[in-house]
Amino acid sequence: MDAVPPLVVDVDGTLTGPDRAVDPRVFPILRDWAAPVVVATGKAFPFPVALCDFLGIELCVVAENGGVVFVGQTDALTMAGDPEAANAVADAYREMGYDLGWGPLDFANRWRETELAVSRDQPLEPLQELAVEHDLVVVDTGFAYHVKAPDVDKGTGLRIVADELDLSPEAFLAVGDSENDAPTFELAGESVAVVNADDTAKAAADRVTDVAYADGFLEAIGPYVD
Ligand SMILES: O=C(O)COP(=O)(O)O
Ligand SMILES: [Mg+2]
Repeated sequence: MDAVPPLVVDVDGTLTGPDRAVDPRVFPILRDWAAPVVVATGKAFPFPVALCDFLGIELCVVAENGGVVFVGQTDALTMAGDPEAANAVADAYREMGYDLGWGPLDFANRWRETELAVSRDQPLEPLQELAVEHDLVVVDTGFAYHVKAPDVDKGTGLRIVADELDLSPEAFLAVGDSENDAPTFELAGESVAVVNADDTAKAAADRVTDVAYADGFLEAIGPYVD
């Protein structure tokens, strides 16, 4: 078995099936991983925190595409991005008669602190125009449109985590499925896109798995488990 590297892993589309349900086969893998595990997601902070918490692993998360980073090993919490601009985009989008698309309770944005998530069934073009007006960008994860600061991403998050853990970003194995994972793929020493990944992620990765979703994750980490 190869030496186990620190792992930076995406959630939706990588640890899940297409239905966004986490595949239970990944639980023992993450729990027993013999090096630090960073859960890096576009979701708001409480989601990866809960995942780590219920798994019983150290809370080490990059949330909101790098907007919120927490390293439990050193208790470091870092916020980045432009929440005022993201809120202004949300207000303007609604004023134009559109909706964020998550219903009245909006659990996608309820705990979001640094960026905005819009359902992919809502119109993209006006959202993109508003993002440009507010010096933000739109990233499509395949699960949501994220309106975010251009200089904050999972890669800036990984740099913060690596720094806190006294590791080099190149020491990491990165696994993911979409354009929001490309920045970690560029930094990590080994990067793997699951086969359901979008073209940006596939192009940025060192290799692409044969199989999809959580099966792809299990294939990616195969060399490091018994
Ligand atoms: O929340 C999303 O849109 C995608 O989340 P992910 O980065 O875990 O795939
Ligand atoms: Mg994903």
